Amino acid sequence: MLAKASQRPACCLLCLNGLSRIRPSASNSTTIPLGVRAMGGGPRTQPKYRPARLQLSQRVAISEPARPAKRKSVLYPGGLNQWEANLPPPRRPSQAWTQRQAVQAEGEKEFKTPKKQNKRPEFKHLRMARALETVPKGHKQRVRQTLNELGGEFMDYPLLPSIQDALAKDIFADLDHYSPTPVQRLTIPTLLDHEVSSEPPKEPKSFLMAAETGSGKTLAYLLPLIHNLKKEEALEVERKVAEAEAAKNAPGKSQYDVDPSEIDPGIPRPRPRVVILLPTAELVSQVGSIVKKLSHAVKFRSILLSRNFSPTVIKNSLQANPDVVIATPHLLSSIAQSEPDILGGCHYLVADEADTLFDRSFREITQSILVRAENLKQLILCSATIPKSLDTTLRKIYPNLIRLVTPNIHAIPRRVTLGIIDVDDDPYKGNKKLACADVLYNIARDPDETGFVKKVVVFVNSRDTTTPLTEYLQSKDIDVVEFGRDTQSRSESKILEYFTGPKVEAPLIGGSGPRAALKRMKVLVTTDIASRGVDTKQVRNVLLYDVPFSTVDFIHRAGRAGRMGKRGRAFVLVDKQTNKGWVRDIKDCMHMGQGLL
Ligand SMILES: Nc1ncnc2c1ncn2[C@@H]1O[C@H](COP(=O)(O)OP(=O)(O)OP(=O)(O)O)[C@@H](O)[C@H]1O
Repeated sequence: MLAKASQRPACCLLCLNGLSRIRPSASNSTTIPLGVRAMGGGPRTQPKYRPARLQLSQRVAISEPARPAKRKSVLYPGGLNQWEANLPPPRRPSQAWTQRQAVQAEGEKEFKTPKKQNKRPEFKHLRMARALETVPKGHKQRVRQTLNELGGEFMDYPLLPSIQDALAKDIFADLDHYSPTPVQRLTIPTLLDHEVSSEPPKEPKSFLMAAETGSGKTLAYLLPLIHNLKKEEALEVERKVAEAEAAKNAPGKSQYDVDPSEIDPGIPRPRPRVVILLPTAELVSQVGSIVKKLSHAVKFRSILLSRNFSPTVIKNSLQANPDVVIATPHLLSSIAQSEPDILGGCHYLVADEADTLFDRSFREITQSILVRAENLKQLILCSATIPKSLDTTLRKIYPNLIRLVTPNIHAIPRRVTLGIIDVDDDPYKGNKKLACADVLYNIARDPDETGFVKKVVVFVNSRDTTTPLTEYLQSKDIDVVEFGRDTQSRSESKILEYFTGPKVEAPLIGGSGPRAALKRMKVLVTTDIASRGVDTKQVRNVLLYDVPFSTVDFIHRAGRAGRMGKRGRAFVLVDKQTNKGWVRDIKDCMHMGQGLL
């Protein structure tokens, strides 16, 4: 098996090229095992057989047992799901703990634990959908202090005796005791404070009066306005009499030269002096009724201009030379186009529900009226909310605006409780109408308001919903009426008066079952039209069938209950499309007595 190295055949490229001609010397010639020689090894001094190191496993022929199949995620079958916990790294010891350790190490016996900070809700959802202007804390504190210092009775204000009479005999005839509310305490002295003169100032004084819903804003602006109107009238008569006297005593003139109309207090003056703008005909009627009550004791003429009156009635009332005009902006603006003088004598102008009158749908028409009122002395903007958009607009138009804002602005009072009903839960399973009917059943069976008809207002977002919802509730034996912008006839507009009117005694019906209870309840299904300014003083329950679009709408709708210190309840139906966090934030805010954002 052994062969001489010199006799070996060409085994590689080097041998073929003759490079391996260097032959080993005879002394070096050795024999190497054939297998090793073939591996290209050169001549070895100690030829040795090396067995191959690679060894096959004993179990080479035995197949591996099958691995268990990997669990597949239901959500991500492709394996995208994360199976690792990815826990955060262990927390560092708190600062307080480190301090305590340090102090203990120093041997100190007493150590005061730092006070834990109260964790307040962050109102994350409310902040994200912020719609209202924030009133600074400093302003609120200052106003609180001022309110504490101001007089606490209407008698403390220098109002005309006839106005004080009207308050006692006509406005608060049904109350044993009455005193001004915070907004009235804040506004009445400020608006009375201005110097009454017959000459219009160079620039009118503008005020923004803002306070929570149902806090008596209407009287807060009406009382000083009527006082100023009567004061102005008296001053003018005084001036005319003095002028007539002077003319009579002038040298070379006899008393017969004086024009009698100059000393007649009833002479035609430029009218009206006071204009009150309101966004809807219903509000015109509501404010008009208070003004009429005042005019019984304080003699002045007032007229109402709205779509509820025929053109003939409006024409006749304008010819009566009114002192006070209460109107919707569209109607007044169209009258002003044919009679430009109607606003020439206006000294006091109120834009009630200013957030509506300065929103996109009304702003142009409101401003056209303001431009025509050239001799204005006071402009009063009144609102229950200050949306961000209103604040921006007012800052631009009226940089010198005097703000009379109460500290509780934007807060729904704590005496109003909010119930959240999830329509997707059992037993409704997404049936919103059924949930609405069920809430109404429960209100009817509640032992509250015994002996009186329970008045409930249901708010929907769209007027298309009112009729189907009304029909559904009627099919469930609930006494329902609907009221919307399409409600035209006079009898239908009386509907609202039922809900703004006094308490009504319940009919005497035997039995205590649900059907008898339903007969003692009256429900109004309406849109946003009945949410602003409407004084539903005797309504204790409000149901928000649709979640309002913004906190502004929420405040106005929930504000129909719990007015003027009364208790109330608001219910809101939520479903899977609702931002439930936002509604929960509102509930927390209400619970804490904080203003909404
Ligand atoms: N000082 C008072 N004492 C008792 N009741 C009052 C007082 N002032 C006003 N009211 C009554 O409170 C009710 C609500 O008043 P008003 O409609 O003026 O509220 P508001 O602040 O204008 O509400 P909204 O913001 O909804 O328009 C009215 O019925 C009114 O007669």
